[in-house]
Parts: sequence; structure tokens; C-alpha cells
Amino acid sequence: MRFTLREVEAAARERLDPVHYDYFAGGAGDEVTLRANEAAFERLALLPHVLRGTAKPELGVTLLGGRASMPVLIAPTAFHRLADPEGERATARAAAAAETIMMVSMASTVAVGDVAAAAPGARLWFQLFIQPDMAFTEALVRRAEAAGCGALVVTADSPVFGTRGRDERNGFRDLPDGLCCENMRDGDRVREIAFSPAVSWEHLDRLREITSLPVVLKGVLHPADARAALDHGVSALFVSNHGGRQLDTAPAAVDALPEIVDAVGGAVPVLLDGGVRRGTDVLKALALGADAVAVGRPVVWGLAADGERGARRVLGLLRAEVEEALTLCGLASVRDLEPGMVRRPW
Ligand SMILES: Cc1cc2nc3c(=O)[nH]c(=O)nc-3n(C[C@H](O)[C@H](O)[C@H](O)COP(=O)(O)O)c2cc1C
Ligand SMILES: CCCCC(=O)C(=O)O
Repeated sequence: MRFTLREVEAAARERLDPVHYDYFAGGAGDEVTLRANEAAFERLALLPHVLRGTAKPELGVTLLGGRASMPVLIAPTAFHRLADPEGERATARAAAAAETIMMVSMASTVAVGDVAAAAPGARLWFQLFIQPDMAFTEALVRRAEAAGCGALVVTADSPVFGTRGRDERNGFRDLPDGLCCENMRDGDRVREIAFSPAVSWEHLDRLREITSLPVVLKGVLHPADARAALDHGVSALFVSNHGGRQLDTAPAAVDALPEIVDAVGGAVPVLLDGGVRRGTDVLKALALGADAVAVGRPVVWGLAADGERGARRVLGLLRAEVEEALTLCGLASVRDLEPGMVRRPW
């Protein structure tokens, strides 16, 4: 039995090809941001209340009209079939069992329609890197709609693909034979995902014209961009530095959160990912104004350690930790978290 996310990661590391472990674990540049994401949570202290006379706390949240049984969602990560033969199908079944939302990566190794078919009842959102070829972007949107996805998560932090030293040294460039980005099929070929600095707010406007799905903008760190995003009609903001895999030395996600929350002023929900490894991390992010958080690597470690069961275990551990931490903080609901409960100890 594995009792912490760290133990799940250790088990995953033993089972994975070291090159694939490095792909999942690694970050860009000197991995400053990668380390900062977790370190920033550790530096924050939680200030509990006592003698509140509460019952079992309420963990559920409603986001973009859908309910999640806890404020922990699954961040979009690529290539799940490198971790488990069932790949994204297994992840989606774990999400359905946990009654939480899974963001399916555009770079999934199972097509989004097949992910949905494998996990009835799963709540899926589709992550999109806007392709400069808007006709193909539209084709991707139609696939996500047909699969029943409830939102588009548009990743804005990747005008180029970040340089990850571990992958360079390992020579990791392509998926093994038999695996590909299934969503990128176009007739009898599989397209490469384009990462383009030409993508702009105009593309986002055009995207909103071709679909009625709500748009979650992922990878926002600058408060001015959060305000611009509201002007462009996004339905939610997602504070993220891509798990430290894009711009190295970007701020830790939880450190960037308060300014974004302030800029958004409650107009739309705010999500966060990057470095969430404990239930107490979830409480800290929610206290600082996030409506929910997401986890990327931990779910991949669960999959690699033990397939669907491992992914379920990760979500179950986080749920139990959130519940215990809320109780120890004297709170009846995740909604009762407020900024006064988080302190920087010095
Ligand atoms: C292996 C891996 C693959 C990822 N693939 C994607 C992706 O396809 N699309 C995307 O928007 N973000 C992707 N991300 C970023 C995650 O959505 C998320 O922002 C990040 O993993 C959160 O940090 P955490 O791993 O510390 O939880 C990926 C991250 C990892 C680690
Ligand atoms: C090529 C797929 C993109 C995956 C990604 O976003 C990442 O590895 O961080």
C-alpha cells in the first residue's frame, strides 16, 4: 500500500523506462520553476481555527455548470500510454470513479472520443493548443464536442515547446512505434502539433465564434493578461506555469495566484496547477482564492505504478488529505477557506 503521493512517484519511477520517467518528471532550463512550485507551497503555513463544532466537511465544487466531488481536477498531460497500456482510458475511468473532471490532452495517445467511450459518466474537458491552421483547430473542436467534453482548455503558455534538458540529453523526441497523438489524425496522416508564437487573442476570438463550449485559458501568470482574458470572454482562468516545463524562472503557481485572483475580482472561476502534492496544498490554494486545483504528474505516477487503480489511489489520497486538513482547520466546507488562514511564517 502506498500512503503518500511521494511513494506513488517512487513506485512509478521503478516501473517506467528512465527516459520516459525523465520526460514526465522534468522541467525546462535549470528546473527552477519546477522546484519552486512545490517549495512555494511548503513555505506557506495554514492557520487553523478551533472549537468550531463542525461535521464531516463538504468537498464538492461546481465549475462551469458541472460538479466535481472535490476541488482537485486532473490537469492535461500527454502520452498516458507511455505509463500504462490503457493510457487515457484508465485515467478517465479513475476520474469517473472519483467524480472529478479530467482534462484530456490534445496530445493524448487515445483519441478523445475513445476516452469518452471507455469511461461512461466521466466529466471531460478538452485541452487545446490553438493550431495556426484554424480549419484543423475547428476539426479538433468538433471532435471534443462530439466526445461530450464540457469545456475547452486553451493552453496559452506554449508559443514554442520549452527546452527540457533531460529530454535533450536522453534523445527523447518521438513516441515509440505504435503510439501517436491520436487526436491529430487527419485523413491517412498524423499531424505534428504546431507550437506557434503567431497565436494571438484574435485566434481566441475566432475560437469562441466557432464553438459555444466555455473556454478555460490555461497558463496565465500576468494579471494584465487575466484582465485581457476577461475582455475576450473566457469562462475561467487557469493559473499555471505548465509544471515548470515552459518558461523557466516563471513564478511558482501559488505565488502568482493572489494577483490573478485580485485582477479577476470574482468575475470567473480561477483554477491553479503546479506542485500540488498534499491536501494541505489544496487548502492553501483555495484559501488564496482558487476555486479548484489540478494535478498533472501525480496522476501519471499513479497510472505508471498501478494503472487505473493507481490513478484512483492518487485521487483517493488527495481526497482523504483534503478532508482531514479541512477538519483540522475547523471548516465545514471548502467554501469557508479565506486568505487570513494562510501565513508566510517569517
Ligand atoms: C508529462 C507532462 C505532460 C504535459 N502535457 C501537457 C499538455 O499536453 N497540455 C497542457 O496544456 N499541459 C500539459 N502539461 C502541463 C500540465 O497540464 C500541468 O500544467 C502541470 O503538470 C502541473 O504541474 P504538476 O505536474 O506539478 O501537477 C504536461 C505536464 C507534464 C508533466
Ligand atoms: C507534444 C505534446 C505536448 C506535451 C506538453 O505540453 C508537455 O510535455 O509539457
